Amino acid sequence: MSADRAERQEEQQRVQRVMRMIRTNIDQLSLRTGDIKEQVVDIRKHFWDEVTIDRGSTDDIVETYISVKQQAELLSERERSHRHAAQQIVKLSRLQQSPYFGRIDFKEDGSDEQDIVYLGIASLLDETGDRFLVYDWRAPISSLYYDYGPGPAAYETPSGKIEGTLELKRQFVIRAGELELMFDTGLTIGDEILQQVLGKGADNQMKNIVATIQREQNRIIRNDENRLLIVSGPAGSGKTSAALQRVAYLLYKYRHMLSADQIVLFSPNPMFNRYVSTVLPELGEENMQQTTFQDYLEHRLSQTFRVEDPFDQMEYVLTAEGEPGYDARIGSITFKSSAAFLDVIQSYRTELESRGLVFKDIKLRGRVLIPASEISDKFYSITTTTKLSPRIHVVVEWLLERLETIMHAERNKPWVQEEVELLDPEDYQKAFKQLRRERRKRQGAFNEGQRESDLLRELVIRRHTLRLASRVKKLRFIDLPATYRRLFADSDTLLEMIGEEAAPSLLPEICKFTVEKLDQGELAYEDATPYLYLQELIEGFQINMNIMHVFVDEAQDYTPFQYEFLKKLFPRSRMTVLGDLNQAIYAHSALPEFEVLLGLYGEAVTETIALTRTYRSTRPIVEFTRGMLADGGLIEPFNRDGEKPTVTAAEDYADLHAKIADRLHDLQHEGFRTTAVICKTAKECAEAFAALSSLTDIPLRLISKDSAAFETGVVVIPSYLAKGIEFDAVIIYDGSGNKYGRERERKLFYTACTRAMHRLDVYCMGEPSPFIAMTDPTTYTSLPAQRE
Ligand SMILES: Nc1ncnc2c1ncn2[C@@H]1O[C@H](COP(=O)(O)OP(=O)(O)OP(=O)(O)O)[C@@H](O)[C@H]1O
Repeated sequence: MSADRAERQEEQQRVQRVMRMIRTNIDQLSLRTGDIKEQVVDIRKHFWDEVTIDRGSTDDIVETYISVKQQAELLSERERSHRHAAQQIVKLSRLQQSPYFGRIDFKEDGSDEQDIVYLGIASLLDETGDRFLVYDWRAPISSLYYDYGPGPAAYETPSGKIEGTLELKRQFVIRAGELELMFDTGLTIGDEILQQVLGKGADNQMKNIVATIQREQNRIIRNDENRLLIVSGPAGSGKTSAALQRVAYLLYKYRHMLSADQIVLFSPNPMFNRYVSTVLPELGEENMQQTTFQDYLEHRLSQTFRVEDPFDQMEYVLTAEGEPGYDARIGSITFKSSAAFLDVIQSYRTELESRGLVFKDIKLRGRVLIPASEISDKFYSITTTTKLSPRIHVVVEWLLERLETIMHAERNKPWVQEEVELLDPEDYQKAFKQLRRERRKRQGAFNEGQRESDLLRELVIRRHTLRLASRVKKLRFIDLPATYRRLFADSDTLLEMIGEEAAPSLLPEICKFTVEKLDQGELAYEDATPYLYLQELIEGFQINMNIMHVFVDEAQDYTPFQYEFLKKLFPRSRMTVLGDLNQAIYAHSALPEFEVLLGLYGEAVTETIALTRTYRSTRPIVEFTRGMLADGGLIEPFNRDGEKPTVTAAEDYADLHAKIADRLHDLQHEGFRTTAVICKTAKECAEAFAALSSLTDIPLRLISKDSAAFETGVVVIPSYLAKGIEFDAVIIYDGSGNKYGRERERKLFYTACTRAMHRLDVYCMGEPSPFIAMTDPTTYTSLPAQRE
């Protein structure tokens, strides 16, 4: 037998041994959980039988108390054991699919012995409980697997760096207990295995990548020294994957002090949330919290305004060109997302310290009780501090006292009697009971009729006072919409604040648009964060001390405002932001480069990692898509073969739809599980969906901003909602210059095309987009419009 075969046999035997051990463990644990479950049921059923019954004496009471407590403790201990055993079974069942995927042989300097380490998604001990049969991929020693090829190597442990030599690095593919593939490898974790993994069909859920994490991705995953980690990388370079494995790593490394609910991921849209939601459970961890920035804005502002969402803003930007006010709106979006506007808001806050904060009258039944002017005078007369928030709290106290006095004086007014007559029978009942209590206590005569009327009046007054006091405590006497509106009321004043150089050209129109929107009770998306930021500057920041790690995916779509906001909202948290400037598709995407984020926490505590290799798409697709970018040459495709993208012209819409319907059938025949027809906008999606549905019997699903999940099959989806997600095959519904012709549409087009893993077909109603024309013509197959 050759050495190779012998080794393979040895490994196969080891796999079988480990599998046997896993099975035995599962059997034993299942038996135990069965027993424990019976005990739990039994304890619950007979809980009171075991408890001594109190017969009245103090001793009895004490005895009863002790036995209830003992029973309860026993029950909760059994329940804990049951939970633990059940978790172990889940973990072992996961290992049963594939107990490990890698092996390293490491000799520490100065030692004669070699450590043989097998890596899997969870650790497993042998029968004695002394030796690891499998190490968790997140254990310190496991990093050797990701960081080094054979030769000198080192890894960090809590007690320092361990140096030595990596003598072997081996990869396995084990399925259902069988060793399918094994080979020794150099630094890069097996192209062969990556080929296998990436060659497979896309799913409607993201998968974990622990068996094939690349060295540069491992740097992201294990980076835990910095306050801010900025990761940039092209489409498909594994940014989201690295983020999710990083969450799993942090939960493992800091398991005694960090829990999943202390980590939050900001996602681009709700569908993406669902798409990534299975990765952590697959790795045996609970999911972190997932949200979108829009969710947060809604949560904070929806009581005051109808808040526009970024998708509606996007739809407007993409479809309303030429309409009146369009240019002003674009100006508004760009300006309000800029760092210059952040400065404006900061200086406005300073101005508000001496004048300009708008207050509201405090009213009772439409009548002014405390006029806004009086509140303003009080506010600006406070000299103990210049800061807004402490002064507001002084005003709150003052208002509460004033209210008490004013309301007391109100009690004999005729309106009180009117309201008394409208009180519920229960209120009368309450007053009557109170009266009875008072009667019992009092000696001598007292005027019951008068007293009852007083009590009812007091009740009316108390209710109004409480309601007004609650509004005061919620700071409703500050007119925030008017204070924000004031900033835009006079464009000359605003121009002075901004300075000629930084001011947008259509400032008067921007001001007019903003004022109109606010007057209609609407808040444009670009106004939402600045408005909220101003609110917090005035009232004091609402903070969340629980969150320890914030992840921002699609980081290029956030404005300086939003980063500043997140930093303030989560003061104890570290932040990981991941993005690609070439996918900055929103008009509000205002980060010219990620370096502007260096100032957020300071350079000394910030690290930047740039990924260049891309894994999602085949080499031909990457060669085509990177040609659309000025800096595309830096993108390095993973060497996976496939067909060249096609670019097909259509004569008219009937031809376009017929061609796409045919293509969908071909793709289905080839067995692709997920296909997306990507349209530029939701409007275009609706048209495409209607036309294609009538031409094919393949079920199509129309995805909108409210879709929470997408299934396998064919979806029709707007470009901006396809962000972060991938499909086996992508059809660009209309990649003509009419749709993707302007500079700002380049990124949208690039983002749409880079969703494809294996196939990309672009159809064009008219001349192809100039971004196709600028790519090397040998990178795609051009098919002319011709009817059969
Ligand atoms: N090391 C790896 N091993 C196996 N697959 C990988 C690896 N890195 C990335 N991938 C795969 O590449 C694809 C793209 O990864 P991911 O979505 O994380 O990239 P991204 O950088 O977030 O992309 P985008 O910017 O386009 O949203 C996924 O299918 C992912 O599983």
